[in-house]
Amino acid sequence: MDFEESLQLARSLPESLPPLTVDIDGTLTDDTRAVDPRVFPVLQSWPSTIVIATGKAMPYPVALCEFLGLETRVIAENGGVVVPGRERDAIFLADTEAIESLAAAYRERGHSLGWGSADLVNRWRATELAVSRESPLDPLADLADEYGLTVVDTGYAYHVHSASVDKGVGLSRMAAELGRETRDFAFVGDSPNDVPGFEVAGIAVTVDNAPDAVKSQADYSAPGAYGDGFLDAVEWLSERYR
Ligand SMILES: O=C(O)COP(=O)(O)O
Ligand SMILES: [Mg+2]
Repeated sequence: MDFEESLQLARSLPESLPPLTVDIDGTLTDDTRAVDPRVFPVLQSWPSTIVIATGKAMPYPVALCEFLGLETRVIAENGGVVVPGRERDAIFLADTEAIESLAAAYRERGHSLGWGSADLVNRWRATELAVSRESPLDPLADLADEYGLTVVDTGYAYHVHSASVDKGVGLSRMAAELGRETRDFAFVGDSPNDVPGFEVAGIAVTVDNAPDAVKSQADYSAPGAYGDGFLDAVEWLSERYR
């Protein structure tokens, strides 16, 4: 689908489409992690609520919403942070204490988080820690056990967060804040961190770059990978809800 065709798709979205929760990395991006511009008109024309649900820190999805002119509805840090609207307070569903202790202990054991000194990946995180997949997983997993935290490998980074949050928990809180049910939402994603979202959403769709274990949890696996897969997912949802 070229950009012109994505505009056509955006213009032909049925009004009956459900609220949409969509992941960023691997779902709205291409294989270089750049956001695929063909998804822009589709997101901007979506006839219902859009929620961006990501493992990234809050400023990234907030900026995506702002720059696209979407209402700021964001689940960040894999459910640790929920922003139900531009005028609404951010809700923090986990605290930083255990994460900070774990980060310090990981460094004390001689390991780096792997993002260089600026560490723009963690700089604005409030509830979880992201560690480069170039850094060793075993000591991270040991420390997570010790601190009672969960480690998720998204394929882009290791994310360590409270066992009490995930994208499903985030979506439950978001839905409650919006006066909706989680089953009202379609959820499109690509990675293990999306599966808890699939479990509470009404309909779950993966893109072709998703691992088989993730695809097997979805109602539909789009044939295309990355942004192509998201656009396929939108075509499929459009048929289903027309
Ligand atoms: O940054 C990651 O590791 C994953 O981010 P995503 O949840 O938007 O795919
Ligand atoms: Mg992803």
